[in-house]
Amino acid sequence: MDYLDMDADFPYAQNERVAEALYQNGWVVIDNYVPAKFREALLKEQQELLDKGQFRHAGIGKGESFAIKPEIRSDKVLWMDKEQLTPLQEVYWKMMDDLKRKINQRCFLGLRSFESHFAMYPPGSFYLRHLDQFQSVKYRIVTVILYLNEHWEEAAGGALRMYFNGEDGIETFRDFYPFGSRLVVFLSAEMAHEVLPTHKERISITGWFRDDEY
Ligand SMILES: O=C(O)CCC(=O)C(=O)O
Ligand SMILES: [Fe+2]
Repeated sequence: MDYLDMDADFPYAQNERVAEALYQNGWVVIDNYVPAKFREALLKEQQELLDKGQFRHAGIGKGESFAIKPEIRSDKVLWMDKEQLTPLQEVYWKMMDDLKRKINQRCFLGLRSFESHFAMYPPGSFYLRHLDQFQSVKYRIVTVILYLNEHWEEAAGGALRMYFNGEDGIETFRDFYPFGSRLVVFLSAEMAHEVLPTHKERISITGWFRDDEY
């Protein structure tokens, strides 16, 4: 796997900065987080799994409150199995493990485990405004999203809209487009966000650092 030939520090070297920004602001966006070759390999793997029909309609909530509600969220997902990661997923998992350690060192959030799924938003799909931490079970502490599309034009929509509370009580928002290799990290209980309707297939990996073992 030649993406492993990249600078051995990459992207581990960035993780301390990511943790610092999360500590300061509760969120951070990093462009070019992973090398292009690694992003391409992940995209290819996801495309193959999609072609095999392994993605399912995503739901909302957990346990008894779990429901598939396409009027709220219309993406399709495939959960990674931490016991059966592919070699590529293994590399991603290791990166996230390092990030978890750096976040714990800086932010004292007591992160213990990681869960993650591939996501595909078909044209016309979206995810309405929400928080990632479930109301019933609160183990999701930090959200991490890595975008995989090769190209993204703003005209294709599909931005991640993040909402901020201004000091004057007035809410503002910022839109971030899903440019390939861009990483977004934020506090799952605090950052309200939504995925605006996309006009083309939008591909990503979403993960959550949890404060429990599963
Ligand atoms: O893909 C994104 O930009 C956000 C996805 C999201 O909000 C979620 O899966 O909870
Ligand atoms: Fe979310």
